[in-house]
Amino acid sequence: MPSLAIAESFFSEEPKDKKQKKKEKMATKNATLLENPNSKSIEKKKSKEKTHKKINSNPPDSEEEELNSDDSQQSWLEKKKHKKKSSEQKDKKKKRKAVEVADGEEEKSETSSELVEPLGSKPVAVNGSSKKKPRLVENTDDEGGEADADGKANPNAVSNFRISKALREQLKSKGIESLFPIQAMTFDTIVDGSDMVGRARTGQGKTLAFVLPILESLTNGPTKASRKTGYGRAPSVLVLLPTRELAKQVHEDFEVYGGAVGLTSCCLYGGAPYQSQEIKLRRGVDIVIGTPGRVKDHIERGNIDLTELKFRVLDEADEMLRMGFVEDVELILGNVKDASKVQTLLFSATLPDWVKQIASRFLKPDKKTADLVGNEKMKASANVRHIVLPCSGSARSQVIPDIIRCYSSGGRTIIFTETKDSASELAGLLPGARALHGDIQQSQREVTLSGFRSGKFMILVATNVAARGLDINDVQLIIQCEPPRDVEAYIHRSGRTGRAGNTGVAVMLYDPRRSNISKIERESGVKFEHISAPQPADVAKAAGLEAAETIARVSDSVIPAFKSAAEELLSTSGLSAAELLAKALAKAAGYTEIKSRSLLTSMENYATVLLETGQTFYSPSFAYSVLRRFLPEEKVETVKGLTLTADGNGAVFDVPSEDLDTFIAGQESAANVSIEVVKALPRLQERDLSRGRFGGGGGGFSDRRSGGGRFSGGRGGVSRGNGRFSNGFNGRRGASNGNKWGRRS
Ligand SMILES: Nc1ncnc2c1ncn2[C@@H]1O[C@H](COP(=O)(O)OP(=O)(O)OP(=O)(O)O)[C@@H](O)[C@H]1O
Repeated sequence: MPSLAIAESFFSEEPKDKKQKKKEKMATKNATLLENPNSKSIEKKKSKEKTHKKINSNPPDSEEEELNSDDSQQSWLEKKKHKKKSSEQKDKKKKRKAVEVADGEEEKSETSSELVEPLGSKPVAVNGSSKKKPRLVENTDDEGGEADADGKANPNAVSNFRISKALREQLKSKGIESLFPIQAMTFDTIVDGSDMVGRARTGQGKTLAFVLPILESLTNGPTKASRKTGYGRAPSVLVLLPTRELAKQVHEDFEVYGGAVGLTSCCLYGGAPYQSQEIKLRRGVDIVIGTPGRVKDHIERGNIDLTELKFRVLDEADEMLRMGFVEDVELILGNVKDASKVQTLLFSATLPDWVKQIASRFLKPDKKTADLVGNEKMKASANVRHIVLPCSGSARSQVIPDIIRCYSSGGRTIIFTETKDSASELAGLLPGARALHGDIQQSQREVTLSGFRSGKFMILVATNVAARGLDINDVQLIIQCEPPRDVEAYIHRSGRTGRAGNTGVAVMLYDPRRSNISKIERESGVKFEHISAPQPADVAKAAGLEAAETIARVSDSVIPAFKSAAEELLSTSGLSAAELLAKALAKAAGYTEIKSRSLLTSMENYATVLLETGQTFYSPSFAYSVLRRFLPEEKVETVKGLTLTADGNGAVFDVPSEDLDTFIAGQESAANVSIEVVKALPRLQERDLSRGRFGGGGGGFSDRRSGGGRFSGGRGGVSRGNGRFSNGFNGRRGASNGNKWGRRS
């Protein structure tokens, strides 16, 4: 598939003054742009990197048109002449059956979507000798192209784009001086009038990728002349998003940046009163942002006139369509009288095939596609450490606080549950946590989200309502209580951390007997790091260090009052001074005893054991029958989480610590039976849910394909390697500090 660069496009035909020529020279030199997802700080690094732009298109006989220098040199007016009335418009009455869901709710469809075949092949880097040159800013008030500390031109500097002074200043006030790759790649194309499909990984700035060119087009570009102004004006822009929270967030961006160039916006979402929304619409606004359900309601009430529309945007399009909004979206888009005069933009981090097909009904045949994910294996955020941890449902509430303690680096944590009930229940069990889901009243949802954003509380337990698009500062840790049903959900949930070039950690809990994580691993391109739950002793060590710091800060003035009691204790306890002090630290950290935690189900006061007989175990029932040979039934019933090992030579399971001796002693009365406590989990068979049986291959061992070392790998310092689980944690709070995964600076 062809894949062409666009950075070098759009060479202005206008005469150039000296300053402009200089800028062109600089930008041409570095006119290529390539996303570098591994960069610790894209913003800082990209000015130093030689990067490349690409734009992918489908084969020439597809609906998508290649973006090449010839067509890019056409002015937007010329292009308009060639626009045909989209044949898809004829089909607009063919409604797809949609699942009925409440506006903004996190319902799931039965559709099992596959990740889309990437829209283009590898990016084509355009070298400096290209004949094509970058289009440069036509600002009269700037000081020339931005340079980084080395004095090298930064092709993505905001001043290199047709961004007006007011908008540049607003960006600068937000700390944005250069565009992210997806923004740089799509800016000119959108300003020049093309329909656009944009895909980049989570947290890579897709929102501004449509906000900025839309605002520029409306205030200084092609749509300025025909845009309606004045009281009661019909909107020029309609942005549709799947959830209320996301709609509000994007609305805020339009308020901030649109406000800077004199454009007004309003946000329409369910659960909020109609009246205030109606008043704004009647007064006239330039930009309407909303969820499909409520926007449709306003259309049906005659409150929105879409005849003057210049842009329509489908953000997180796949989720919106998955949620069953197809009919609503079609009805809304079908209200545009002449679709050929409206630019349609579609953005998401994930674009399953079926969405592409639906999208082709909404976008023009000559739409452009900018795909920063493309054929790359890794579809999820590469700035995130992706971890999986075996844990039974009943152990979750015990394990999660320790995961937070070990991996949140003191930042915010979002925990995803599959159901609204479990979100509420878990939030009730975790101190300082709040729940967010669709059964919570809209006003409370807003209070909760703003409390989380402002740091009033640091743990949010949410359903998928928070999975998409939410951009919250300093979210360091994502915990998924079980594997989501589809890979897109994994990608978006884990993408709530590691945003805008920062790093983060995503921990997914799974039950080895029930979950299939291989499918998510395969389809997301993530290489999961396998760890076992932080052991209470590890967590206690971290707490002990904190307690020591606290004690060191206690004023010496307390010593006289406590010294005699301390001396008395030292002389009578039979413990050394260090041992006694350890006890005092434990108490200060809130510990009076330390319980063990099993490796398999993460339950307290359980131990994980391995049963072997020298024979192959073809099913869990064989393991149970072996146990019954030498144990009474009531002991066999205490077994938890029995799972076969990946090599089929044994079974692992948890037994209550108090029964451990019975199990170990029992084996002696049974021939050829071995039971031993394991210190690290062996590789386990995974259940292949799609086939309703164990194992993914002929022999039933889905782990066969994974190479050795798949289960190795804690980066935190205690990796046990050799194909077994580590606990990935080095015993310090914020264990990741100081390395790639440390708390962001
Ligand atoms: N050019 C830029 N320079 C610095 N920060 C930026 C830039 N563009 C966007 N950001 C910031 O990056 C963060 C992520 O942006 P945004 O929410 O648009 O990502 P996204 O790609 O839409 O992610 P998702 O797929 O999760 O919705 C935001 O905080 C935004 O303010």
